[in-house]
Amino acid sequence: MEVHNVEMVMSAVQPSQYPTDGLPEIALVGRSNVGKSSLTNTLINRKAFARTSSQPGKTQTLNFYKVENQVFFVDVPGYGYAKVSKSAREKFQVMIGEYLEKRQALRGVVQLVDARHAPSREDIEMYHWLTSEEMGGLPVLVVATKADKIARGRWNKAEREIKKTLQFSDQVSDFEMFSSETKYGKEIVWEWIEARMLDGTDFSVDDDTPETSN
Ligand SMILES: Nc1nc2c(ncn2[C@@H]2O[C@H](COP(=O)(O)OP(=O)(O)OP(=O)(O)O)[C@@H](O)[C@H]2O)c(=O)[nH]1
Ligand SMILES: [Mg+2]
Repeated sequence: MEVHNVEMVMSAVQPSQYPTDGLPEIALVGRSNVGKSSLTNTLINRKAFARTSSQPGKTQTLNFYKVENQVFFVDVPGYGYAKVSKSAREKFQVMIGEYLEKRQALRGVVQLVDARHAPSREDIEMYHWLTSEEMGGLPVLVVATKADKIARGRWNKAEREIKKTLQFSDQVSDFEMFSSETKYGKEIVWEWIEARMLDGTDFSVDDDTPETSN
């Protein structure tokens, strides 16, 4: 997609604050500092539209970015940030669960992992939750980012290792190497997102407040 127009529409911590435009939504999840905001900026051709930081845990709300008036990217707070208090972490979990399980407009999730390392326990838990029966077949794209930090000759090995650790299933998910630094993978990630946007399936597992449909 050629992107010309992006608005940071809103931050939400609860369903009453979600947008009501009826546009499809794609969520971005992953550990703090893995590169969610950077991936957003890469996809929308902006240097620093979504705040990036070397300081993990900066994003603490669901941030909805409206792209070309066609889709929302939803930047979800990074999990696994040790310095966030336990009660704050529990609040995040409720907020994230509420959104990922119940949001009717959600068409797919991009889960970011670090291409350099085996996925963490939290990455594995997140992947298994996203691809579990209870998510009702919600499409998941695993993106291994910061690929520029490993030599090209080691990409296949990295991919194999990540898939093995996640117990990755081709049936319920896709995989792509990515770099916000070199823009590698940008087109493929966009194609995946556009395919999800065209698919009108409602994957929510529970009723939420009625949404305006289009
Ligand atoms: N080399 C390289 N650095 C990256 C890449 N993606 C992100 N980074 C760097 O990693 C750091 C964290 O990136 P962010 O995009 O802020 O990460 P985030 O997942 O949004 O972090 P939180 O908002 O804290 O959850 C920044 O210093 C980025 O410049 C990449 O593909 N390659
Ligand atoms: Mg961020």
